[in-house]
Amino acid sequence: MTPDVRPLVAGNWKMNGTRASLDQIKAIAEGVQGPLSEKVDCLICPPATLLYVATALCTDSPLQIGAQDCHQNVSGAHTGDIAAEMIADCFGTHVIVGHSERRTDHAETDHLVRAKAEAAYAADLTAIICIGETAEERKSGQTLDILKRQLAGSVPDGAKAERTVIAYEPVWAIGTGLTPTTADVAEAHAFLRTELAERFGAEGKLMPILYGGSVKPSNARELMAVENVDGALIGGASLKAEDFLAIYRVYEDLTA
Ligand SMILES: O=C[C@H](O)COP(=O)(O)O
Repeated sequence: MTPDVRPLVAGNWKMNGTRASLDQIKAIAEGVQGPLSEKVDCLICPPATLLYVATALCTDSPLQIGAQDCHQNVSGAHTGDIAAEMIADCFGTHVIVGHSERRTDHAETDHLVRAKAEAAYAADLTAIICIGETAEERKSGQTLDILKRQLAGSVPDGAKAERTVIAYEPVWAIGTGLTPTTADVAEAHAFLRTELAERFGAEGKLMPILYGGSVKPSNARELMAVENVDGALIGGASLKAEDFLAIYRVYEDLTA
């Protein structure tokens, strides 16, 4: 954890979930109620088809709802895309940009990710900006260079801590059950914190840096206890309320 940074436990449902899955959102919305929600933020990013109905389920809950991507433009002829303003219009609060699956499947560049983050800010959304190295890049010792380049390219100038979350997701750890050692996580997060502080000053010291990649109830405590890890971006384990809430609750100890 980082002093003065409020942790965020976020779930990314990716291309999973139909109306039947709304029961899980309801259960999470109920499960996060209580004193812990005064110290730790909690977010689920379902597919866009569930965004509006999901926010309606959370009106009496601290659970926030976000989207998984947005277009960089405000509106226009972009079949199949959604604008940041549309997410805000559904009462969404966050949008993930630059996830490695978007970078790979849709050839998204740092430049485009930065434009999407700017679109998020313009709609008063918080941008969760994802970065991370591939297995080859780690093996060849390039991890920190890649993180430096992606961070510099993807985070807009003038980014504010209030509206910016960084998610460090080693690509090789996503959905594989593999995780970096806590020493490797500590190294990456400390590096990112230094880079953010150098570029953004006080704001950079306050931007939450999440870890993502095979976070589960069984490893969450160890990973979330690492210095400069301010929460998690969780894929598979966010689909089941029970698992997601078990990860959220590791903060009962960590914030005690
Ligand atoms: O956005 C979430 C990450 O890609 C992590 O996914 P995972 O928890 O299934 O490994």
